[in-house]
Amino acid sequence: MTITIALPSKGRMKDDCSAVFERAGMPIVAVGNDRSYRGRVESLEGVEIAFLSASEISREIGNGSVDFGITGEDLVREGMAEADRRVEFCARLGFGHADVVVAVPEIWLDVDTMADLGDVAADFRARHGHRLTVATKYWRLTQQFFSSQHGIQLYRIVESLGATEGAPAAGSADIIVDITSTGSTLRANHLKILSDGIILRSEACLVRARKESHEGDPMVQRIISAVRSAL
Ligand SMILES: Nc1ncnc2c1ncn2[C@@H]1O[C@H](COP(=O)(O)OP(=O)(O)OP(=O)(O)O)[C@@H](O)[C@H]1O
Ligand SMILES: O=P(O)(O)OC[C@H]1O[C@H](OP(=O)(O)OP(=O)(O)O)[C@H](O)[C@@H]1O
Repeated sequence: MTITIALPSKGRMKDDCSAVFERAGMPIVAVGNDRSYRGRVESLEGVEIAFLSASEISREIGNGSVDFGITGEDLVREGMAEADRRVEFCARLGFGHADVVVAVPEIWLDVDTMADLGDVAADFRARHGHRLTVATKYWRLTQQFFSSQHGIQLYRIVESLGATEGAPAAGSADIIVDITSTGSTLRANHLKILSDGIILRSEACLVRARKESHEGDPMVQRIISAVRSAL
């Protein structure tokens, strides 16, 4: 059976991914020319590489059309319900670090925790004429964290596809949920992370789609071990 591994075709994780495979003794060569979206591992028969974007990789692992992928944990957990049942996080790779966080305007001096935010949300409409509004592209993670983990129900999500940190100043949302790595974008937009507002500490992971066909397939175990040995 051919095993397909999806790797980033572009973006911030691309070069680190090739380096991991190189160190793992599985150097990747493009099939065709440099712009090809297919590749193979020089030393392994029966392994195919598909070059996709980070978010496509999480989708393709979710629907089982690839066997393995390297992408951010945030994209996998945002992209599917019950991620741990459907995929295995085989290795954390030590790059692509980003935290998914809840951030509020710095001038909300009395709001430092999710409990404080719950209090604010409770009478937000009475005070401001609308429900507390959260700008994010992380719908699923926000709902799980606010509703299931912190019992906050009175809020509304507005989808943000870019420049999320600008939403409070622009008046399109009150607070945000977004990723941060150095924190400089949050600071530039006068936002602060709540002390217990880290939803997920994400990094690039080797992720396997849980498939029956993998059971007892030595190639599956060989790929996992090789990547782990390169860390
Ligand atoms: N500073 C950062 N900003 C954005 N993403 C980051 C950052 N640091 C690490 N990441 C991680 O990188 C991944 C996204 O990678 P990238 O931005 O390269 O994807 P992409 O190629 O833009 O994908 P797509 O085009 O499908 O959105 C996410 O898992 C994210 O957590
Ligand atoms: O904490 P920081 O180091 O400031 O990084 C966080 C910012 O970086 C990303 O945006 P980026 O400009 O990379 O573009 P993207 O949203 O298209 O990924 C992300 O969406 C944040 O806005």
